[in-house]
Amino acid sequence: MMNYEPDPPDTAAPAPAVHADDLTVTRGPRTVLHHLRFTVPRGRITGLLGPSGCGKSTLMRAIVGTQAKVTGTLDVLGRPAGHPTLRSRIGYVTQAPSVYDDLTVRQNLDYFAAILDPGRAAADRRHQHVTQAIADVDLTSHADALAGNLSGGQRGRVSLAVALLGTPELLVLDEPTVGLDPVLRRDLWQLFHDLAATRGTTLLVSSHVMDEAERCHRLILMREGELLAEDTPGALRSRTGADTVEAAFLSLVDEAAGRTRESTR
Ligand SMILES: Nc1ncnc2c1ncn2[C@@H]1O[C@H](COP(=O)(O)OP(=O)(O)OP(=O)(O)O)[C@@H](O)[C@H]1O
Repeated sequence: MMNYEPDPPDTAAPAPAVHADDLTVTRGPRTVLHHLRFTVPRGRITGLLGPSGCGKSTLMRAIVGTQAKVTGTLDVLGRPAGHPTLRSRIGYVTQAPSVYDDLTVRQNLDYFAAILDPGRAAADRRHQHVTQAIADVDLTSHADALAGNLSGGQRGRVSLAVALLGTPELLVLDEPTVGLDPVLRRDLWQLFHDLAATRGTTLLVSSHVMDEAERCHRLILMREGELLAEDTPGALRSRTGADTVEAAFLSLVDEAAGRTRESTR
């Protein structure tokens, strides 16, 4: 498997893309994120990993500003999360593809491009951006197909293309590789790395598949609304003496359980 470590030297590190401190979120009667503290560095791919229900989507919603009942500090691209000026700087792809089934791939992209960059004077630029976004997600040969006739994975890629339209500085992707075959998964991860390397895009990518962890520059590991660890895959492996990030995760879970037992004795 590809290994993208180590992090480059931390000289003159710019302000992180995301900075959270004491971040807590309640949903209904429950606290689902507990006092999280972490940073997401710019221009890198940060994987947000943890079991189903641990709070990954809730954290992503908080970062993009669509989650209610968020307390603590949460700064995104130098502004408080949810600030109106962040809207055009963040691309967000939810787990459910948000595309119009009765429009073709290109028509879907044209529609969102017209919202982002309206007016006749921008028509040529829009056309160029739409063509580029369709190519980025490898759907050029399906550009004139109705979205409703595409596979689930292809529809997900249309959503991703929409998110790429505004050349966002931060791309927040909620489980983008679910249901994709290994070739498409590999190609999508290659696209993520290209975006980070050539456009300086910051990516925050959630997954509950631990083998995707090795493809990230950095990881945030979560469990039951708490942060287990935040580091590079290699550092997590060496810290726990584990061969894989999955084994490192399990070791950190045992460690945290041991601490809880100690404190309740
Ligand atoms: N609308 C809601 N009201 C109350 N609780 C909710 C709501 N949506 C989610 N939750 C709870 O919040 C917790 C975190 O859910 P979240 O969807 O963020 O987890 P996740 O890690 O993204 O899960 P998955 O990997 O399955 O998508 C879960 O315990 C869930 O039951």
